[in-house]
Amino acid sequence: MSDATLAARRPWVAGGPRARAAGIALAAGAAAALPLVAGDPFVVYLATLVGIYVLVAMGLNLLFGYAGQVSLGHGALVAVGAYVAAVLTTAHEWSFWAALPVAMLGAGLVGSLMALPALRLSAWYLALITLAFGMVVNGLLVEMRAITGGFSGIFGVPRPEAGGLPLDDAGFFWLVLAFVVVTYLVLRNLVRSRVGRALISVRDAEEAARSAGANTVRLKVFAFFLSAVLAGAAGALLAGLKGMVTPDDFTIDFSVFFLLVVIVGGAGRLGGPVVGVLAFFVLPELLGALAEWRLLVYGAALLVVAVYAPHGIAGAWSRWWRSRRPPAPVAGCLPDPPRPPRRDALSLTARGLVKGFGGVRALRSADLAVPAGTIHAVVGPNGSGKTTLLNTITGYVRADDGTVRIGGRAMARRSPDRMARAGVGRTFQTPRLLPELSALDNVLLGAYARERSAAVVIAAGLPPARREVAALTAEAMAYLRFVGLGDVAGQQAGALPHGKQRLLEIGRALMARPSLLLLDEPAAGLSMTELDALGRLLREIRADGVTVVLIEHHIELVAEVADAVTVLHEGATLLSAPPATALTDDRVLDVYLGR
Ligand SMILES: Nc1ncnc2c1ncn2[C@@H]1O[C@H](COP(=O)(O)OP(=O)(O)OP(=O)(O)O)[C@@H](O)[C@H]1O
Repeated sequence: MSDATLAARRPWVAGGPRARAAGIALAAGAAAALPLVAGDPFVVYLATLVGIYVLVAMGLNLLFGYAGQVSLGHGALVAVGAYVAAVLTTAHEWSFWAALPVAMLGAGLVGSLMALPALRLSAWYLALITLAFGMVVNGLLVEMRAITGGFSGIFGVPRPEAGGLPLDDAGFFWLVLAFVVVTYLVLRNLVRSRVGRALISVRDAEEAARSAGANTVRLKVFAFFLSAVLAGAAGALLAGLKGMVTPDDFTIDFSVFFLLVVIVGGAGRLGGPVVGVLAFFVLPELLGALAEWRLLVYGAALLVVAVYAPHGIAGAWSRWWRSRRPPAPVAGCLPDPPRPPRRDALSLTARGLVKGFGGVRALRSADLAVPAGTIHAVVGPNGSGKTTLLNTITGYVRADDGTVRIGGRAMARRSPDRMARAGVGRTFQTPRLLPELSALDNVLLGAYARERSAAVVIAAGLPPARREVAALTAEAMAYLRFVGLGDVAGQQAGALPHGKQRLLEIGRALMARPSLLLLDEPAAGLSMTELDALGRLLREIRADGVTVVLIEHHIELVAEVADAVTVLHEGATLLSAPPATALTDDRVLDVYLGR
């Protein structure tokens, strides 16, 4: 389970967050004492280097571990930070402190450019593009001799000063440590917030993030930017520590090293980067002879991790730790949540929708008219275009022709996240959940577009953000109970039985407080008891002021709950009528029975 899980952070889990905070303070305190107890200055130098590498790895972990975006060019982003700082402090005689934010911003901007291919490419192509990017940057460092000093690099980079004097080894170490601790705390706040849930959703189920109103393009750019800012900070610190920069410091190996650190340490685990750097850098360094065998050690470690600990060392540790503790007692420890407020249902009208996929005409001329506050079923044989109709209405598929009006307003070419923000919720034919997160976290994702706290307020862990999360958590519990899942709030969504996963998706959709809810085959795979519960649930949702569109093969359920039925056949609307009429119509029986 990811760090963003419930048990790890809820205040009502005994010994949870307090014990962790104490652990972090203890670890930081012990690390801070290192320069005082270490006799050898090389150990302090090594520890400073570890801190700098951890910074880079923490940024890459946010990008790769949480948001699922591969980067094999992170070494180049470190290089950008290092060279910006080196040029500004030497050629332009800026102080380190003035150069540092410019280095961070410079790397951040370059990182944002790296995000552009990520908006279109799959993981493996992205890996190749970022690898090529790293090679190009390395080439530029050599070629742009007038600025970068070519092969010889730049020498005489000054250390940061405090009180007019350059920091000594211990002071530099403490500076890096402060960076690491602050970054850790900020990232911790971020990944456990709506931002973290949305990033994980980009990684595990991008459609889910969009159905909750998240702009996934912005999220990816944000992840690249923040990750690159950290790489830039690390680069500037590295230049200050070594007093020089050369292109040899930033070869492809350097980028690969960080990706391996994140994978072996535990991608998507907050502690992963620390564990990874310690395992990959310090251990071989300490075991002197092993340092020469580093590549072999890397390869072997990767193999072992891939086979025995797919979630990295930190993942294996947290799995073992959780197996020794009882599940988080969430439901019983929360106050009774308020009843979610009633909404103003929206009507839906679709006219003449046409959609082709190459030679296949999924929709030829589909019409749908759903009055506000009703349950409207869409039925039809397999391949008749029901899901395409739903995808077209919700913006996941762009119609070739036709119009959609919701609540009387035209919804031309709106993206899924904008549709979600306009009050249109949906579920998917195959549930799109965040399998590693708890059921409660999955429902909380639904509130993404409703949360008001700015990312900065969340990152700083300020009280307004915490108050908002507490209120939304209570509301999410209300929805979990509403869909009958109050007792599994703390369980991993991926471990729930199929029927419960479907109900959980409905809970997440409701959490966004939609006025129109489109459900794609919610009854598929449900037991008889679950089907009864679903029928009751749908009626209650309607009573709460939500218009429901139900794509369903389960005719008994349709007959029981629907106010009206639209029958699709070969991408066109065959008829719309009350269930008793529609389901006994000869034309409908003909298309179902293939007569
Ligand atoms: N992305 C796509 N690319 C190519 N063809 C597609 C795509 N999506 C749907 N189709 C095709 O369009 C037609 C309608 O598919 P759709 O999934 O909308 O039907 P459906 O009524 O929901 O079917 P089912 O009840 O089996 O889910 C099918 O022939 C399908 O193969």
